[in-house]
Order: sequence, then C-alpha cells, then structure tokens
Amino acid sequence: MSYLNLQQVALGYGNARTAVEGLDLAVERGELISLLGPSGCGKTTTMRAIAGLIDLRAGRITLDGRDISRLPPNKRDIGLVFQSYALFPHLNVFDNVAFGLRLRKVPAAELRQCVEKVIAAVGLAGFEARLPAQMSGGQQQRVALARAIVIEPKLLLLDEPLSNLDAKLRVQMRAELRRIQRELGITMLYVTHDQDEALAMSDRIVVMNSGKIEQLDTPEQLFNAPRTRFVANFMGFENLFDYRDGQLHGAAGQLPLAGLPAGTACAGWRVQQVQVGSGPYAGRVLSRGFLGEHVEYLLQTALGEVRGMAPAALASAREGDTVHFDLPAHEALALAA
Ligand SMILES: Nc1ncnc2c1ncn2[C@@H]1O[C@H](COP(=O)(O)OP(=O)(O)OP(=O)(O)O)[C@@H](O)[C@H]1O
Repeated sequence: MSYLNLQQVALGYGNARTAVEGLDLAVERGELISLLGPSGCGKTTTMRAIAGLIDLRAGRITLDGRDISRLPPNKRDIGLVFQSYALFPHLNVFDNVAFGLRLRKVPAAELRQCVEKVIAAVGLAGFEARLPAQMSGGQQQRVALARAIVIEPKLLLLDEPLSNLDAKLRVQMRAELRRIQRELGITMLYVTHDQDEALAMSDRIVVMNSGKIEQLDTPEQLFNAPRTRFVANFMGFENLFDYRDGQLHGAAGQLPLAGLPAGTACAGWRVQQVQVGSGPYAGRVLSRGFLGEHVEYLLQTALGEVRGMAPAALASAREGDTVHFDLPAHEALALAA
C-alpha cells in the first residue's frame, strides 16, 4: 500500500452533481505530486477532501497506513498552505511559525530549536522579529510554509501557493520549494493550473479534467507522450486533428497525410513543429506574432486553423498572404482511439 491512497473517491457540494468521481490516487512517501488542470476540474475539492474540510460521498482515504476518511481535520496530521498567506498580522515571524508548536505545548527550548531550524530552511534567518506587513509577498509565503512544516505533518497540501507572486519570484520560489521539500523529505500535494510550474517541480503530475484523472505520469512522459487529446492540448500540442483513411480531419475539412502509425485516430503537433514557409500544404495568414528569433503564424487552412512558426529571417509573409506549410508525419504525436 502506498503512503497516501485515495480509493474510488467521489466528492460534491450540497445537492449539486458530483464534482469529483471515482478518483484513485496513490502517492509514495517523500513524493511531490502536482494536481494540474483547468479551472473547475476539481483540484481544490480533492485537496479539501484530503484535508477533511469536506466529506466524502464515496470511497476512502488512507495516510501512512491509517484510514483518515472520517477523521476531523485536526486529527489528520496534514499541513496546509494556500494562496493567501493567512499569517497572524500582529505576530512576528518567530511567533507565527511557533504557533502550532505552542498549541501542542512543546517545551520552550525544543520549540526555539525547531522554529529556528525551519526559519533557516526557508531562507528567513535574521527575519525572526519582523511583522508580516514588513515583508514582501514571497517572504510572507515562506513564513506560511515554515508555519506549516514546523509541526512535521505527514502530508503537506499546497493550493496555488505562488499565484499571488509576480512571475520572476514565482520561478524562484518554485525552485526553493522543491529544495525544501527534498531537504526535509516532506510528502507534498501541489495544486496548480500552470503547467510550467507542475513540470518544473513535480515527481509526478496528475492531470485532471471534469472531476476525473486523465493521466498520472512523470513530467517527461506527460510532456513527450500525452495519452489523451485533452492532455496533449494541455501540454502544448495546439494542432490536433482526427485521423482516418489517410486523411487529417479538422473543423473546416480534410488534408491527406501518409506515414502515421497504423491505428492512429488523432495526430498532434506543437506550434514549433509546424514549419511555415515550405511544405506540401497551403494556408492564408490570419495573424503573425514576432517572438524574437521566430515568428508565430496563425493560418487558415483546408483543415481549419493551424498554428506554425518560421525563423524570423525567413518570415516575410504578412496577414492575408498565402504560405506553404508542413505537418511532418515523423514528428507527429499519434494517439490511438
Ligand atoms: N463551495 C462550493 N459549492 C458548490 N460548488 C462548488 C464549490 N466549490 C467548488 N464547486 C464546484 O466544484 C467543481 C470543482 O471545483 P474546484 O474548486 O475543485 O476546481 P479547481 O480545479 O480547484 O478550480 P480552480 O483552479 O478554479 O480553483 C466546480 O464545478 C465548482 O463549480
């Protein structure tokens, strides 16, 4: 049995239809697993259920060999870090972090040692006497993290913890979080709708769609070998077409393509795999976007819209021009039915 197990979990709110259905998930000790998916797919609901903030409609959850399905939140040994830092504004960094240990009546000397160790681990040594209002967003989020990990929870749940931070700080903080997670060996479930964040941080990623798991895999596998059309689209294969009888089928019509593996039902290409400027097909430029070394094109073609790229030096075509392009069969992501 794995460290954290969700077995056939169903979740919902009030009389509304089920928000999450038949969810099976097994997480190993020390793993960082991301829940990734579009808004409303059930990520937060799943986290709430693990934390004990909503009841299960069906199924069970075990953590470290114990059935926690019916335990109240404070008996589950689970730490939470959310988007809003929810620090106590009148307490300084030391006291914010020490809060949970004081509730547990940890003796003063041991408390000081634990708090200082965790404050150092999140890179805030020297900030102990600061109030939250005297710190940046990134620093406050580190305090929230320190406060959650100081009580050594069996599992740490993080729900979009970096989404209030600016882009640069977010990239920096995700590396920090990963380092802290590895150093302290904490098992983490991490909710995000940002695939770059999930790919950069996770041991494995759960891609969710409409309350169900579409694919659970390593970042490399998800990126290179998505198994469903939904995951492929989410992983940047923006050109996705049905395939049968030697023809690609798009919203507007068909184009012939040879060389795809037998049994292919859907073929996909990333924008950078679709070469604009030469190739057997033709399309009309709907728009172009300059990206420095490359120009990205949106083309109207016999299939419908196709997105492709050309090196900037060769990208002379403008809106309204007709250009050639290629959908190379040997580079296609080929999905079976
Ligand atoms: N408090 C609530 N009451 C009723 N329905 C809710 C409630 N919270 C969420 N839902 C519904 O449950 C479904 C799953 O929502 P959830 O918040 O888990 O999605 P999410 O993947 O976390 O989305 P986001 O990225 O926007 O936070 C949605 O259909 C949503 O409308």
